[in-house]
Amino acid sequence: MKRSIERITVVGTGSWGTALAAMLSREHEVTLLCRSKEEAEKLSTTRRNERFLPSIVLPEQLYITADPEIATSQCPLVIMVVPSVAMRENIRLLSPYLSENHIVLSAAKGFEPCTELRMTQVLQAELPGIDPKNIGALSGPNIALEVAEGKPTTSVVAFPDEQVAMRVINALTTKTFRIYGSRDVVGVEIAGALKNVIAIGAGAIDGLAAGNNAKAAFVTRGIAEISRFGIVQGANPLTFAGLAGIGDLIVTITSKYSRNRWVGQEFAKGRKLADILSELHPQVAEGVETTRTAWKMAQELAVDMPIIEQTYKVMFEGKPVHEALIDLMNREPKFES
Ligand SMILES: NC(=O)C1=CN([C@@H]2O[C@H](COP(=O)(O)OP(=O)(O)OC[C@H]3O[C@@H](n4cnc5c(N)ncnc54)[C@H](O)[C@@H]3O)[C@@H](O)[C@H]2O)C=CC1
Ligand SMILES: O=C(CO)COP(=O)(O)O
Repeated sequence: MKRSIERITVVGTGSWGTALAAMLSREHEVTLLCRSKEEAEKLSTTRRNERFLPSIVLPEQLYITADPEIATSQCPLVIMVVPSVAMRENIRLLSPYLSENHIVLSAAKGFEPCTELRMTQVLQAELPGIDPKNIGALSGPNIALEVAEGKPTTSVVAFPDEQVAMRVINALTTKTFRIYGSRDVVGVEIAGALKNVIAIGAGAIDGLAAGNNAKAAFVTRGIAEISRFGIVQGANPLTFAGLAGIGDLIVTITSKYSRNRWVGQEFAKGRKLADILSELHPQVAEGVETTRTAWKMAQELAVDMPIIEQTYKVMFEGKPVHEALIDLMNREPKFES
């Protein structure tokens, strides 16, 4: 029987890393790893992350450092909470300090743009000394601010090995954070990445005031596309009906805090991508890059993904949102499945 995990390291000080570290540290021993000494000093002294989560006080017991060796030496569980595009550079910085006993969990929702790899695949490639059964993903309906405020939240932890998943579930569970296990790493990661694209489209539907019928249809057909995309890559179809799939879609298409949904709303006003992203900066909307990657992968895998295609055309080819909606409505009649 493996020992329980007594310390957790959270890597990344955007809104999700800060929220997870703050919430977990109320019941567990947690270290938050910052990118620079200056940032670590600022967060330690002010006990706030003014840039990404200004309303939350960081608990006194949360240990904050910029030293990767200190952050990982006594912490068997490392949670990587950085944008997907930065996952590889971040794990490269940490890899000299990680041993075969470490468990590494990705909390990012996206693909690596140039390689089309999922985050656990990036981690495996950069951590050859760690058994792949100790590399997993966390995903679910998890708006950072609500998590940090201690509002009731559920999530999914996926590892190839059930025992590892159970150890991580026990390490991360709190009174307000209930976690379910999964062995479907592929499905959980694909669900988390692709739901952001659907949320952008749903935001555009909100922006057009096209109605709730349209939004319900978009989301339901969106999950059908995500399922097709996942199944050809070996995912369990049931994962897409669970918290990491439909659960995360529901929160992302309804929350006023979702950055992806906001991006879609702004497209409906006729704004350009560069303009929208510069207003969002320094925050990220992962769905933008995921749209590009998913549309490329859909063609390579020969998966029918009309919603992803139209979202791509709006985002990267300047197609007006209302025209994309008309084209979706006027496709050939077909059976639902
Ligand atoms: N914010 C949320 O509610 C949730 C976010 N996620 C996922 O978590 C990942 C991180 O997103 P957020 O924390 O929301 O980002 P964010 O949009 O709050 O912040 C992104 C910024 O974090 C900064 N950053 C801080 N530490 C960094 C590091 N070590 N490496 C690179 N950049 C660093 C960069 O300036 C970057 O622009 C994304 O994949 C996102 O989809 C997942 C669940 C919930
Ligand atoms: O992943 C999220 C909720 O589960 C956060 O969504 P946004 O990145 O759109 O804010």
